[in-house]
Amino acid sequence: MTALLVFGRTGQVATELARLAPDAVFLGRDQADLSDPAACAAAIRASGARAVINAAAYTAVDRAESEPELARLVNADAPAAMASAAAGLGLPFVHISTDYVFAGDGERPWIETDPTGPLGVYGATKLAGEQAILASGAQAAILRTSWVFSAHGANFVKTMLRLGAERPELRVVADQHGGPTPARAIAQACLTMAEAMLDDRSKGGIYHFSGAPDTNWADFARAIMAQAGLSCAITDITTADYPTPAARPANSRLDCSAIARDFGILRPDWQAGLVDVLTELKQ
Ligand SMILES: NC(=O)C1=CN([C@@H]2O[C@H](COP(=O)(O)OP(=O)(O)OC[C@H]3O[C@@H](n4cnc5c(N)ncnc54)[C@H](OP(=O)(O)O)[C@@H]3O)[C@@H](O)[C@H]2O)C=CC1
Ligand SMILES: Cc1cn([C@H]2C[C@H](O)[C@@H](COP(=O)(O)OP(=O)(O)O[C@H]3O[C@@H](C)C(=O)[C@@H](O)[C@H]3O)O2)c(=O)[nH]c1=O
Ligand SMILES: [Mg+2]
Repeated sequence: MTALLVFGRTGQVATELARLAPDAVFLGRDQADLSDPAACAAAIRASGARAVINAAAYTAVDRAESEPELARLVNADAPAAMASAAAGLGLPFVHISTDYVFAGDGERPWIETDPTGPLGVYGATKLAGEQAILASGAQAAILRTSWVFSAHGANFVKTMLRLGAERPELRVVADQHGGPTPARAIAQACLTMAEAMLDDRSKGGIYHFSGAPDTNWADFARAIMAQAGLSCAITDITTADYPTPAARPANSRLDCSAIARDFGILRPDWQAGLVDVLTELKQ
C-alpha cells in the first residue's frame, strides 16, 4: 500500500520530495507520461495511495510558445485527469502552479483571489490546469510558487554559475520582481499540506508560497555571484533589452499570508537556501 504517490522523479521539486519522503512512490516519464492524461488517472487508481502530489510539468517557458498543444496536455489536461481520479477515490491532491498565471502589473504582492492574466503559453496552460483541478471536485491544494532553484535540473542559479564562470560581465533584467524559492522548501510545503489535508478533509484551495525577501533577477544574480565567489559583474537591464519568445510578468511578488494562516507554513529565506544549494553543488 503506497502512502504517497508523486508524479515526477527527476525534476527539482520531485528530487527534493524523494529526499524528504523516501517511502513515496515516484512516477517518472517512463511510468506516467503526462502527455497521456488517461494513463496518469489509471496510475492513481492502480496505486492504492492515500494522497497524490503532482510535481511534473512542462516548464520550458520560451519553448512552450512553439509547443502549445503539448504544454496544454502536460500542464492542464493531465492535472485535470489526475484530479478527477483523486476525486473519485477521495484522495487529497497537491499540485504546484506558478506566478506566471499573473500579468504582472502594479507592485502589490498578489493574493490568491487577484485576477489572473497570463502573458504566455506556459502561464496560460498552468492556469487552465488550476481551473480544471478546482472544477474536479477533488480535495485539492494548489501551491503557486515562483523562481524555483535547487542543485538539480535547470534553473536560474545554475545558469548564472555556468555563465558567471565563463564571462566577465552579464546583463540581467532588473525590472522583474519576485521571490526565489528553494525547491526543498516547496517539497516540504507539499508534504505538510498533504498531511494537513488528510487530517482535515475540508482543507484545500489555492495558496501562494515564495522565498523571501522579494528581489529582482539582477539582484538575485549578484547574490549568486557573491556567494559563489565569482567576479562576474552584473549589469542591470530592462525587459525590453532582453527579448524572449515568451513575455514574463514584471511583478511576480506573491503575498504568502494565507498559507501561514491556514497551514503554519512560513516563507523560506532564499539567501539561506542559496547557501545550501551552493554547498551541495560543491560536494
Ligand atoms: N521551475 C520553476 O522556476 C517553477 C516551477 N513551478 C512549478 O513547480 C512544479 C515543479 O517544477 P520543477 O521541479 O522546477 O520542474 P522541472 O522543470 O525541474 O522538472 C519538470 C519535471 O516534469 C517532468 N515532465 C515534463 N514533461 C513530462 C511528461 N510529458 N511526462 C512526465 N513527466 C514530465 C520532467 O521529467 P523529465 O526529467 O523526464 O523531463 C521533470 O521531472 C511545476 O508544476 C512547475 O510548473 C512554479 C514556479 C516556478
Ligand atoms: C540567462 C539570463 C536570463 N535573463 C532573464 C530572463 C528572465 O527574465 C529571467 C529569468 O530567466 P529564466 O530563463 O531562468 O526564467 P524563466 O524560465 O522564465 O523562469 C520561470 O520558470 C517558470 C517555470 C516559472 O514558473 C517561473 O516562476 C520562473 O521561475 O532572467 C537575463 O536578463 N540575462 C541572462 O543572462
Ligand atoms: Mg527557464
